[in-house]
Amino acid sequence: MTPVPRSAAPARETPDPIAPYTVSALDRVGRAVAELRRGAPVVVAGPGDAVVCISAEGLDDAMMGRLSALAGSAPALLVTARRASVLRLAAPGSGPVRLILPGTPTAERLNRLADPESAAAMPTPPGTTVEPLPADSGAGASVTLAKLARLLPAVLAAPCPVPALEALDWAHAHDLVAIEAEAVLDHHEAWARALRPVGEARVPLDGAEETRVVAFRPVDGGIEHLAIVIGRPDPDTPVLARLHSECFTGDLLGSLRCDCGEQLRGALQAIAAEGAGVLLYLAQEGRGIGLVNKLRAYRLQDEGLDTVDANEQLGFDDDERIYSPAAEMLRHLGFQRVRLMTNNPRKISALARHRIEVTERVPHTFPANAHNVGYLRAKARRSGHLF
Ligand SMILES: Nc1nc2c(ncn2[C@@H]2O[C@H](COP(=O)(O)OP(=O)(O)OP(=O)(O)O)[C@@H](O)[C@H]2O)c(=O)[nH]1
Ligand SMILES: [Zn+2]
Repeated sequence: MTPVPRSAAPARETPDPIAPYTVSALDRVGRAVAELRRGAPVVVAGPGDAVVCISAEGLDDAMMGRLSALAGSAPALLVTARRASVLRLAAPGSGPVRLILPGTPTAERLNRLADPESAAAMPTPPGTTVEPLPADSGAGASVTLAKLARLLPAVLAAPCPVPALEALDWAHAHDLVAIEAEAVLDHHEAWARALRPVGEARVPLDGAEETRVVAFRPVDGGIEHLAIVIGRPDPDTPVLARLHSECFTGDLLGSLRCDCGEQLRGALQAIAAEGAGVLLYLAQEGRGIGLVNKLRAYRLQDEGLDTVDANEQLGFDDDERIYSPAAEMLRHLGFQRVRLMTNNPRKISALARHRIEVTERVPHTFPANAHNVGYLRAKARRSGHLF
């Protein structure tokens, strides 16, 4: 089981037809994500520690009992420092932390600490402390794995009952999926490097008949990103481009809570009016926290939090998106320079970091409505959007 080297590109090599089937680190992260999502234990091994963990979502006493029996010790709740701060436990930054509670906490108590929808009903027990965890430790990376799984960033974890170096063998002997912390931390970037076009078709749009859609799939079979190319953009001049993050509620249902639907259709219209350009439809729903967590964030916003505080209450950063897949797709399509339709300065700096030059920012605003006016104001005030 060799971890993917940080500089490897692409992650999967041409298979040797007579070599036995090997599972790459990328594939193993995919397996670990699937296990965590179905409530199964996963082993995450760092250089000096290894934990066996389950998602804290829907935790009950039976799950907790099974984990204790498997690991041979009492598990602890691992969350992000953001979540710990919300619980009024001083923790710097936004990285992973272990909560140390007095006595023997019940599954219900832990679940309420992990899940903001119930935290208010049961305050943090006095005497609770936090221990920051290195992001690249087994324990720390297990919280990142929960984020990759688009679950709440909270796991119940116990140390593996063997030294870290033997953890992968221990997992194998117990029929558990195991993953190295390094592979979890590298996952986003390895994923972007390993994107490849897998399907393409002409899709005439109303108002933009010369349109094609190109689908890009990560090699682990993860969710596809789409490029919508209108006309024939000239790769030698900066192409009019929009990076659009998926928004099921806004794009498909026409939700008035955000501006996504108008931004999506508006961008396609603007590109069509100019004759050529590209819209990347990026599978990073809810600023990268996933649809289910976005719905949870909406509920918190209905109780008075703004869009940034709601994310943080759930334990996430205000924006969990990465743009290396977008840069990779642009390069694949032959575009190195873009005129970017956005109000979000982070998109511009992220593309520059990934060697795509943004020659111009094209403002992309639409009139507010009664339901999204607070959201748009929060984006300007808290996240630096330029309106
Ligand atoms: N977590 C969270 N995500 C939201 C909320 N409202 C909308 N979103 C998501 O925010 C993202 C908005 O994407 P974009 O419009 O591409 O990005 P942006 O940061 O607004 O930047 P520009 O539109 O380019 O200025 C989508 O993934 C939506 O699903 C919210 O209240 N909470
Ligand atoms: Zn939206």
